[in-house]
Amino acid sequence: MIRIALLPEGTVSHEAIKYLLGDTPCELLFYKHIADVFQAIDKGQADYSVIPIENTIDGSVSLHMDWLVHEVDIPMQAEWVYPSIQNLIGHRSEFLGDQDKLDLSKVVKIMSHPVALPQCKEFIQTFAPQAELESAGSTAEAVEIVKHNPGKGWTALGTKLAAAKHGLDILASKVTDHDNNFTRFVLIGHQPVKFSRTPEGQRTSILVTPPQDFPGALHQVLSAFAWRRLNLSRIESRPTKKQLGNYYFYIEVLESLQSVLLPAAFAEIEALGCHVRILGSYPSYKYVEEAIKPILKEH
Ligand SMILES: O=C(O)C(=O)C[C@]1(C(=O)O)C=C[C@@H](O)C=C1
Repeated sequence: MIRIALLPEGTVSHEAIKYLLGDTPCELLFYKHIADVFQAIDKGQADYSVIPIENTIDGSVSLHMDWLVHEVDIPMQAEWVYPSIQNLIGHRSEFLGDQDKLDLSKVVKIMSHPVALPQCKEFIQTFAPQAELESAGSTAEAVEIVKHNPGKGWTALGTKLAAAKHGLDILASKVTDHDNNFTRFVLIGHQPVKFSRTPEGQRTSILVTPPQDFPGALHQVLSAFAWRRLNLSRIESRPTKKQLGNYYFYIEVLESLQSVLLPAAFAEIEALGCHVRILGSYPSYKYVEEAIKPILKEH
């Protein structure tokens, strides 16, 4: 049975992998910190790790992208998106006002993952502007901390799954500012893996590092894809961390490495003096709204 490392039970990552797996049997291994999720494969504890890499509202999860690039050398084997549905969670009895109505002005603190807090900015500003905001290692860790600190007016932004696991109340449901709040996940591991879901297509992720002082570098790199009519779904520049002002480009191409066109484009980019590192060529799984309903209903 495959072993998959991920953030704690009740996180969005947990819901997301359940969605991708469908009925594929596997052993889920939960880790408190994303660093441990990344390292589980190298330590021989897991075969795959679930990594959130991008959010509709907050953009790239830079910390995770940097880990993928600088700390580990494990290819991406699958990609999929899953909605991040956050809820305000706490001990309901602490927030009751007149006639036992919920009074969110009593909220002292709101804890969550640093990517989840900005997803609910408008909700917080409207209903609990007085609340202190605090980051946690995951949405589920925030819920657990709230559980262990009753009577302080603390709340967390997290999933219904986490609220149910820790026996806490949903004070307000679906509090993300936009309904189309999705997170893009990748599954990293050393072997390709197949799921019963139908892949939407194939993607290849690369890192291109241009040589120093290369005028028009990005333009020339992009033209290698453009004239071959290769579609790009993402491009981002990140510091190489070696010298101020030095960047590499993270590029996602909507094409498999097996195609004739892609290796030719990479050869052209390398001929320019750029270094090309392949991060993975993998199936991208379609988001099917109907398929998440049973997962959300479980709790
Ligand atoms: O904390 C969680 O629930 C996670 O799965 C992590 C994570 C992230 O790192 O982006 C995933 C999706 C949510 O939008 C917020 C946090």
